[in-house]
Amino acid sequence: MKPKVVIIGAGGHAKVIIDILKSCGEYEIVGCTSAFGNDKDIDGVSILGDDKILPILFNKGVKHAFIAIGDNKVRKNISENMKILGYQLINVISSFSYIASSAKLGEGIAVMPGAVINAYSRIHDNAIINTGATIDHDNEIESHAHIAPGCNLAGNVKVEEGAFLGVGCRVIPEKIIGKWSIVGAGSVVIRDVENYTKVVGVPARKINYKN
Ligand SMILES: CC(=O)SCCNC(=O)CCNC(=O)[C@H](O)C(C)(C)COP(=O)(O)OP(=O)(O)OC[C@H]1O[C@@H](n2cnc3c(N)ncnc32)[C@H](O)[C@@H]1OP(=O)(O)O
Repeated sequence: MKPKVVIIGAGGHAKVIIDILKSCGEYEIVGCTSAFGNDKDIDGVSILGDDKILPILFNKGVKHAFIAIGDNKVRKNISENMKILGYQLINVISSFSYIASSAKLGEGIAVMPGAVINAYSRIHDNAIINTGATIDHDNEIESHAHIAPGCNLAGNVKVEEGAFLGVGCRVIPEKIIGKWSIVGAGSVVIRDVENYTKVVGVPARKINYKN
């Protein structure tokens, strides 16, 4: 019998996660939760209600979960609650990604189709390596970070907790992207990014930060 998994979230990110889980076939998906009362199934997967249902599901034998929510702070908060409830957060890894044998992964991580994680990189809990993103050798991607589709990180880059790298951005070697910072879509990072800052452009420069 396959282990049962519940998906937290029912938006676009959840659609991709469900697609990957269905194609790998390792888990039985019992349904999704949604805070927004959506009632439409996702590709045949039912919306079960909001997160109040999670303790009930756990008592019924659903011990695994995946948090399919793109917002880094929300994902972090939910992951803390899930641990209190006793859930084990699974990794969802597309069979069309490449992960080096020397790379290390935490838990609750999404690795989407076309993503590459090269030698000796470390991906911490709850991070998202989105579609076609490349994480080169010796990177460290800390917990709750999101590397959006098509980003390219050169060697020895460190992305600190909760940072968000927008679609198609690039980072030159050995730079540090500070915690809970935001790098705008298409930006090229050539200097370290400070914690809690927002940078955009080529080369990336600091703008306002309202979050
Ligand atoms: C599968 C998925 O969909 S995963 C999700 C992927 N999502 C993304 O990649 C979204 C990335 N988001 C962005 O790039 C956004 O533009 C943000 C977060 C940087 C916007 O931040 P905000 O603070 O709202 O910036 P705002 O829109 O007010 O723009 C401020 C200035 O920065 C500029 N700017 C905003 N984004 C960018 C960017 N990516 N590159 C260059 N300049 C930019 C604006 O033109 C504006 O300049 P101006 O003051 O000269 O007019």
